Amino acid sequence: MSVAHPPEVAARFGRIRQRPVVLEVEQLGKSFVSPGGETVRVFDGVDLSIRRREFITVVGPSGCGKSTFIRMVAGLETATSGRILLDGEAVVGPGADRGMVFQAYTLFPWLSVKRNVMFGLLQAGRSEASASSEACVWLEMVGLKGFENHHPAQLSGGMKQRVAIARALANKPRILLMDEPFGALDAQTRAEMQDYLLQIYRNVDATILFITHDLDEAVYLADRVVVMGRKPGRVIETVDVPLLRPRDPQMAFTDDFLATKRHIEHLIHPPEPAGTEKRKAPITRMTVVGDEVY
Ligand SMILES: Nc1ncnc2c1ncn2[C@@H]1O[C@H](COP(=O)(O)OP(=O)(O)OP(=O)(O)O)[C@@H](O)[C@H]1O
Repeated sequence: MSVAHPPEVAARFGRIRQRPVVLEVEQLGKSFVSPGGETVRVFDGVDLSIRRREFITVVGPSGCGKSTFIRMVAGLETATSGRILLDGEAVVGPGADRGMVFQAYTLFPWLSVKRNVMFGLLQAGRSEASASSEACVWLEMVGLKGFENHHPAQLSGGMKQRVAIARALANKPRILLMDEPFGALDAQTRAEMQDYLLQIYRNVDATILFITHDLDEAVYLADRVVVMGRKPGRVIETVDVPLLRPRDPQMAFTDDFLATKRHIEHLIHPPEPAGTEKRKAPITRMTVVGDEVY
């Protein structure tokens, strides 16, 4: 977006650009073969560099390949073309160097909250005592001190996602991958979770790649917003967010916030030329003629 940043924001971006690149995506492409044997191209030629401690959000219309993209970074899908480098090493499969938080709660329901967080640490060979104390540190970080012995079924949706974040971060991943993590939460809990995440991001050495449908969320959280398009699937633009940190919910009413959101909205849904007829869903009339509401 060709908007001059305020000097403090420009200085912040200057500092970010000094940091080493953690994740490099080069000319990434993905196609699937449909059950009918037809090749379906999801996206092509995606390039992206993420620097250490950057917070990147990805938005785009449904079906543009956001989840496929993050699953490829996680090593759960292979690339059809191009490559992904993490600290210069090609990603060839899943690894503990990438933490994942999905929309669907992925906690082990039979384990306590603390045991869920300890799981990866024990897998990595940590002793019971060290994994236990580490898990307590992470649970305190996400505001769940006192809930160590609860089970996931005893927690609200927001609390479950905080356990998932603690579990992912406890393994000290190089990058945290979040696919619509707050998508299933009500609006108020979602807003609280955004602030929790920003607080955690501030205090932890974390680099974050976060997918969302929600443009307010995308702008509020990110340093840069990657806007994807479909047909063909690609990155349309990477938009710098001209807001300082720490973020505050009141920033959502500022001109910079609203202009950034409007710009992204226009990239995803370009305004139609004047005179274009609006497409309407076909509706079958089920009321009595004359019984009008407007
Ligand atoms: N395993 C698969 N086999 C075939 N097609 C797939 C597969 N996974 C995804 N696709 C197709 O790839 C396209 C992109 O899907 P994806 O879920 O990545 O999009 P998205 O942008 O995350 O969508 P949404 O915002 O609705 O979650 C879709 O057309 C989908 O049908």
